Amino acid sequence: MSTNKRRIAVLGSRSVGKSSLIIQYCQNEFVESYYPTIESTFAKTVNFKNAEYDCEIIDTAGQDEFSILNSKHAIGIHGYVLVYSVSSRNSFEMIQVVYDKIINFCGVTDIPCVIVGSKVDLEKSRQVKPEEGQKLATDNATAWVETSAKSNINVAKVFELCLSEIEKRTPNNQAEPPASRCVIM
Ligand SMILES: Nc1nc2c(ncn2[C@@H]2O[C@H](COP(=O)(O)OP(=O)(O)OP(=O)(O)O)[C@@H](O)[C@H]2O)c(=O)[nH]1
Repeated sequence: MSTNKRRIAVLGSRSVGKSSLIIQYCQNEFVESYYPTIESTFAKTVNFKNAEYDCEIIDTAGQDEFSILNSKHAIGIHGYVLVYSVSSRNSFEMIQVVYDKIINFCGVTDIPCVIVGSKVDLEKSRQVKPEEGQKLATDNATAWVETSAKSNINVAKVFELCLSEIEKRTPNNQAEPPASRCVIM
């Protein structure tokens, strides 16, 4: 069985639960306290659809509308996980902003991407309906799922969907992500 390397970047507003999602996935634990991320990378080997994937998952600092996309989060990345919290309308609105920044930076019209509505255990403070998340994903031709890192709901699903979105667009196990079509002159 051959091993394929897949680099996945996780982006979204501050405090939506990006680190918690990755830590629950890679280390099977949930930490209640909040430590803002600067940047860290996690590794996990995943068996998915009869293939083995060496995943490198990049946890990024929270973005806002004024953040400039770090080129490290666009070059050499195979797939994206864009996270909002279902209890924050603001974080949901940031998804399209971040998605457009990636598309523009990479000079493409389509990227392998999963949009994730996190913290579904906070149902009482929900501000974003599932239908809205689903529609945003359909409009941008991405996958979508709601999760809870705290209650361990759909956490592995996020990364399986991401691998699946990558595979859909990767002809015959081509190992390298498509090069950016942006030329600096
Ligand atoms: N109730 C609930 N709280 C969560 C969940 N996931 C994360 N949190 C909490 O939300 C806060 C922020 O979580 P982080 O994982 O640090 O968020 P982040 O998106 O990595 O934050 P930045 O690094 O600032 O971008 C922490 O207090 C977590 O315990 C969840 O699924 N449910």
